[in-house]
Amino acid sequence: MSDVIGHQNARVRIKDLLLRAYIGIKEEEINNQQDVLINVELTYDASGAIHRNEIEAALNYRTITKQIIQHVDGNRFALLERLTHEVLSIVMEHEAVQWAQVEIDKPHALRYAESVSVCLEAHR
Ligand SMILES: Nc1nc2c(c(=O)[nH]1)N=C([C@H](O)[C@H](O)COP(=O)(O)OP(=O)(O)OP(=O)(O)O)CN2
Repeated sequence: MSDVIGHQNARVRIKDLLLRAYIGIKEEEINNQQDVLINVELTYDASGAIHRNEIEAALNYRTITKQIIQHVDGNRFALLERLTHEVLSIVMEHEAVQWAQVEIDKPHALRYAESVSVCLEAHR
């Protein structure tokens, strides 16, 4: 197979990671978990992963997902901005990540809206 000429930056998307979280400022939210829907998008140089075809050469998206799950499970958050920032920080702790965007939805948090979300991004 011939090599395709071009950059080998990969765009990884973790889509609709549905977790239960203590998130919010109302008493009902402080006392009860609710759904949060997490979307992560990141880029990294995947040339090593492409050439070696081994997980050791890749940015392991399973590892990142498990870290996010553990963090959300083990903590309480008031604002959606703070939760989004902390998830983005977990992603950016991986040195290989060049750029990342995290969007977190609180479905049905607002009485008259389907959902509300906060989106943050970071780059090196
Ligand atoms: N910038 C932010 N604003 C708000 C956040 C937040 O995290 N960041 N969080 C909340 C509440 O926790 C919740 O998400 C919304 O509650 P509330 O304002 O009560 O929304 P309702 O539609 O249920 O309001 P009603 O007056 O009861 O209809 C708020 N803001």
